[in-house]
This record gives sequence, structure tokens and C-alpha cells, in this order.
Amino acid sequence: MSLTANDVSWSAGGALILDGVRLRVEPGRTVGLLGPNGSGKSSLLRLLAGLRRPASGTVAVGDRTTDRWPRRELARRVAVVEQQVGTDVDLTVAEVVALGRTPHRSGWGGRSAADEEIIRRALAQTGLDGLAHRRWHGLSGGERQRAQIARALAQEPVELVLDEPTNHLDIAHQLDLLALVRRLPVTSVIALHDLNLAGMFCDELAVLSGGRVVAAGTPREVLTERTIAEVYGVRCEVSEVDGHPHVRFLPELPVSG
Ligand SMILES: Nc1ncnc2c1ncn2[C@@H]1O[C@H](COP(=O)(O)OP(=O)(O)OP(=O)(O)O)[C@@H](O)[C@H]1O
Repeated sequence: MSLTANDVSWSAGGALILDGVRLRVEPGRTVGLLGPNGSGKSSLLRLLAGLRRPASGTVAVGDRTTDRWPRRELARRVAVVEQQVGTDVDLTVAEVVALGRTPHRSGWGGRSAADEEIIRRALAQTGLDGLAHRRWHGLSGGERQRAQIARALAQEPVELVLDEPTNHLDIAHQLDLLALVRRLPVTSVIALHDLNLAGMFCDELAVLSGGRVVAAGTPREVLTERTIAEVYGVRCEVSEVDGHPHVRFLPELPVSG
């Protein structure tokens, strides 16, 4: 396995946020994490990336639990793109992307020609070549989000953990980004809200509700009218388009009386 959560629980502020979560992600797979606001997606992603320790249960990256990975080695191996990124950074886009090379550098040495090539490629993969010298604070939300993804790619991770990476992107950039993540030879876990994009681009899906995994499997197994009604409380019809489940939401039934 590439990433494994074994009966993971985690609490914060006196509340149980994750409750006995099991997740097994095979190498090279793209797994979507779905669930309503506050269901525990970001919390689980942070645990999977080793940024937090479970209160009980274990998280393993490769064949080692996160507590047995030296911090720097884990920082090289697992890249994380979080939802909120500060705006008070006085760096150019290229400098932000270059931060992805930090865990790979030894001592005080500068960037090598190989580093520069990796940074150039990450900028090109995310369509940011033209913005390399722009300053961070002048970027749009979507440009910042793409720069954070380029930074994660520059890290050349084995596992990539993305928390709602498309929430600021226009539809063309959403499709480009998810197609790119799927193409990369990495294991990815992505928190997403868009059920149809999750169905199009993920090999497997897991649905969290109230800190528990309530459904897991292929998109066809998970994206059912019943699960969507139970988890989100909305009515929908699920059909199939180009081999992927397609969810069409229906208006609420009028209250009779
Ligand atoms: N450090 C913390 N202290 C207290 N409560 C927390 C902490 N971190 C998360 N929570 C709570 O845990 C719950 C799950 O939060 P989390 O951010 O993991 O959910 P999410 O599924 O990613 O939500 P969203 O879709 O809104 O991003 C929420 O109720 C949140 O308020």
C-alpha cells in the first residue's frame, strides 16, 4: 500500500473528528475523498500526510507508520496542497515553486541545474510559465492555487495529498488539473466537492460523514442516488456518461399539505 489509515481516530477541541477511519490507497491510484462540510476530509488528509498523529490507530506511508519516518524523508516523499494559503508572501511564483525542492537540498548549497529543470517543468505542467516572475500577492486565487500545485509537483513526491485543489479554478483549469493529477505517476488523495469531477477522474472514492467512512469503492459503487441522499440529504438521478457516473440533482419535493 502507498497510504493506509488503520482504524484512525482523531479529536480536536474536545470533539471526536475522525472515528475509526480505514482507508487503503494502492500505489499510483487517484482516490477522491468526498463528504459534506465538516465531515473530516481535511483532518484525514493531514493525518495521511503525517502532519498530525492519530489519537488511536495508525497511518502508514509505504510500509512504515508515520511515527517511524524521519520528518525530512517524509517531507520529501509526501507533498501536500492545503486549502488556505496566506497572501502575505513576498516571493515570485518561481520562488514559491522552488520551495518544493527544499526537502531535497543538502546543507546550504544552491539550486542545481536539475532543480531548475524540475521547477521549469512544474511551471509548464500547471500552465504558469508566463507567470514565473509575477509576485505572489498580485496573483488571483486560481493562479495561487496552480502555483501551490506546481510547488507540490516540484517536490517530485511519491504521494500527493490535495485539499480541494480546484475550488478557485475555472472549469477549464479544473479539468486540466484533475487530468494532470491522474496522469502523474504518483499516488493521489484528493478532497473534492464536485461529485461529477470525482466520478470522472478518480479510480476510487471514499465518502466521509461525521468523521466515519460511510461508503468506499469505485465511482460507480459509491455515487448512487441512495448514498448521495443519505450523506448530503439531496435528491438526484445518476446516469452514466462516457463510462463515468453522472449525477443530476433534482429539486426538493414540494411539501404537501
Ligand atoms: N484544530 C481543530 N480544533 C477544533 N476543531 C477542529 C479542528 N480541526 C478541525 N476541526 C473540526 O473538525 C470538523 C472536521 O473539519 P475538517 O476541516 O476536517 O472537515 P472537512 O470535511 O475538510 O470540511 P470542508 O468540506 O468544510 O472543508 C469540523 O467540525 C471542524 O470544525
